[in-house]
Amino acid sequence: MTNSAVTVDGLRVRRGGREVVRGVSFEVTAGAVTGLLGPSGCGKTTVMRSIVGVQIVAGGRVSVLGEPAGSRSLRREIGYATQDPAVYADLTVTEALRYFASILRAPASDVDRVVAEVGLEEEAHSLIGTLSGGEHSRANLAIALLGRPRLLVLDEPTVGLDPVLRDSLWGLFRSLAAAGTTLLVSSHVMDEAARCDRLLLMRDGRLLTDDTPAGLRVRTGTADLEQAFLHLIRERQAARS
Ligand SMILES: Nc1ncnc2c1ncn2[C@@H]1O[C@H](COP(=O)(O)OP(=O)(O)OP(=O)(O)O)[C@@H](O)[C@H]1O
Repeated sequence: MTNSAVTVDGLRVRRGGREVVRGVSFEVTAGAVTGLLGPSGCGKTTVMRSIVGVQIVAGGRVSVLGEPAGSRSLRREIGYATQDPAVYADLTVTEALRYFASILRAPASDVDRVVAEVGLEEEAHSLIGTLSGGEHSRANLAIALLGRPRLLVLDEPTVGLDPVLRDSLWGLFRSLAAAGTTLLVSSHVMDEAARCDRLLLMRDGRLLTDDTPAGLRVRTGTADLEQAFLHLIRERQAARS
C-alpha cells in the first residue's frame, strides 16, 4: 500500500511536432508538498496538464487518486491554477469566485475562506481587470482552492509576488498539506525548492532527480539547491559523454 496521490509512469508527450516529455516516471506523495522544478521550457506545465487530464499524451500512464488522469470523478478532486490566469476581467474577485463556486458546487462560504487564504480581502470587490499581476495570480489561486480539492496542481503560483506574499503563500501551502491536501507546485526559483517535502527536478523533458531537499544536498555534497541542480546536470552530461 503506497501513499501516492499521483503516479506517473513512462509519460511521453509530443507538442509542436517534437517530444517535450520523454519518458518521465514519478510518484507524488499524498499530503505532502512536491516541487516540480526546472528551467523554462523543460516540460513542467506539460507534466501538470497530463496529471490534470487536459493533455493528449503519446505514451505512458498517469493515475490520480487511484483513477486514470482525466476521469470524470476527478473533476472536483483537483484544483488547478494555470500560469496564465483564466479569470474574467469584467467580474469582481467575489463575483468570479461565486461563479466558479456554483459550477464546482462548492459551498457559498468557501468564497470568503479562499479570499482570506490568498490575502485578497481588500481587493474582494475590485474588478479582476484592474488587479496587479500578483493579485491576478492570487485570484487564480483562490479559484483552485474552492471546494477544498484533495490535490492542488499549482503552476508557478508565486510568480510576480513580493517576498512577503511568497512567504505567506508558502505558509498556506504548508498548512493545506498539514490538513491532508496533496500539492504539486512548479517553480523555476530554486529558493522555493527548500520549502518542499520532495523535489522533482526536470530538464529537457526528462526527470533528473526525485529526492528530498536534504537527500539532494547530501547526494550532491552542496548545501545550495541551485548548485545541487547544476551538479546533477553536469553528472548527467558526463554520463552521456
Ligand atoms: N501549445 C504548444 N504548442 C507547441 N509546443 C508547445 C506548446 N506548449 C508548450 N510547448 C513546448 O513544449 C515544451 C515544454 O513546455 P512547458 O510549457 O511544459 O515547459 P515549462 O517547463 O512549463 O516552461 P515554463 O517554466 O517557461 O512555463 C517547450 O519546448 C514548449 O516550447
